[in-house]
Amino acid sequence: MDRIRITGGRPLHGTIPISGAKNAALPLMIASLLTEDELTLANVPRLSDVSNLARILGNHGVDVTIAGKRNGDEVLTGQTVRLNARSIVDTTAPYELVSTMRASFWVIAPLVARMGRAKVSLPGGCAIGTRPVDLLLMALERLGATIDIDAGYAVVSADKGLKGAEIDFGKVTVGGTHVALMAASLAEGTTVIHNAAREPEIVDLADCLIKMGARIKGHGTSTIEVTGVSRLRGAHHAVVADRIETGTYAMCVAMAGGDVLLEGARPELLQSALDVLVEAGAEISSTNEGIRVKRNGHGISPVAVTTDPFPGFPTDLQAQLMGLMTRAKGTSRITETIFENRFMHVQELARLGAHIHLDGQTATIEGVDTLKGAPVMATDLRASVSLVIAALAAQGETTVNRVYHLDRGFERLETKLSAVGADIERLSGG
Ligand SMILES: CC(=O)N[C@H]1[C@@H](OP(=O)(O)OP(=O)(O)OC[C@H]2O[C@@H](n3ccc(=O)[nH]c3=O)[C@H](O)[C@@H]2O)O[C@H](CO)[C@@H](O)[C@@H]1O
Ligand SMILES: C=C(OP(=O)(O)O)C(=O)O
Repeated sequence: MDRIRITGGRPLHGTIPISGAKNAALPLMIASLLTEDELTLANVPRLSDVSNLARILGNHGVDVTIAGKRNGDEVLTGQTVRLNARSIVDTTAPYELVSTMRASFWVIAPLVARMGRAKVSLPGGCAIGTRPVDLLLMALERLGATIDIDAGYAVVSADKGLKGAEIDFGKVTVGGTHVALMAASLAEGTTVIHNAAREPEIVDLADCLIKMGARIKGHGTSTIEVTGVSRLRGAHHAVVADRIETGTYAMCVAMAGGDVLLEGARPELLQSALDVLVEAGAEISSTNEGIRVKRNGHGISPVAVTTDPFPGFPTDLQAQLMGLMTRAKGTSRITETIFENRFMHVQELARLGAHIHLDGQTATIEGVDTLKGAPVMATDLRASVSLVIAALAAQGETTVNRVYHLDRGFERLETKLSAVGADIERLSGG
């Protein structure tokens, strides 16, 4: 199992290229199941989640070709993925495959919309919470599918096809909105999705579906209207910039100090997080090439933040902000409202000397002057990178174990950070 070694104390200077968003690339790849034609996706990040999903789609009969742009031996920029679901050979997504990644459950929507049936293993709970799929199944039921839970599988059928309907999500759900959008695109008649998620990755999926011939209005707002069509065609689409990767590297600079251009980043996708970073003492400016982040001289100021669906502060940046606040000059408060168990990083940050007190869904962080490097363990994707952020400012050496969590969502993290001056390397095996 690979590990990452970091020796803290170096400021960061230079340029970090921002990759395509994992959380957009995954539903976009799944959307290939909706058409017999080829879907070409550019700017797809090189991540283990992407290769796992390619394997899952391959099992359904999708022909997937991945081609990267090379820069020396390192693939630093996104890859182009061609997906062709000419014929779907299997409408079952087995437990062994679905359990490797949660988003793979979303294949249920295009499978039932195009083939009239799907049998998809229920995803397991994971480190950050129970993560039920009741709202995703409710959306399919509203569109006329019948659902049976049998031996751990959701068995869905719609022999006469899906029919447009009103879908009202009692709670904002990103996965539920992706599922509703894909299914409604091939349903007969009009669907209105109420309380839809407004995340940029939803907008990216809707934009791609529109290129494929879908009729969608209102994406990016909380009411989306979809008028179904009988067939979708192939398209070419570039994956939107990763706002979570952007926010993560902005926090790395805020922690280590320095001056870095986040190339290709789009500020409007993470305004709430950028506002918090300015409050914390970072200087942020938008340029034609991306976002420039600086912190020179003065210390980190404490903040009080609550996670919320977009456009609020993203839960996927909560752990990273906590990593940064471990060194603030004062007391910060971070409240997590999306997932009930997304604080696994607290005990690992404590190994580096952080002072964090948990009370229900709120963490109180007393900033300390000094963090000290230590061996720590990655527990989930964003928790892992919060340890990297803390390690950048810790005295001495930190080794982050179980790096496979990081590899799910950060493309070449150690290459990108060492290119701007961090003392960081991947240790293979061990
Ligand atoms: C691959 C991907 O894009 N993952 C993102 C997606 O996850 P995901 O789509 O799984 O997250 P949701 O937006 O669906 O979850 C939001 C909340 O709704 C609850 N819920 C959800 C579905 C359901 O049927 N019933 C239910 O109760 C969840 O437990 C959670 O408390 O959005 C999350 C919230 O922004 C992000 O943290 C994840 O990174
Ligand atoms: C929680 C995340 O991903 P997933 O929904 O795939 O677990 C994430 O990207 O932070």
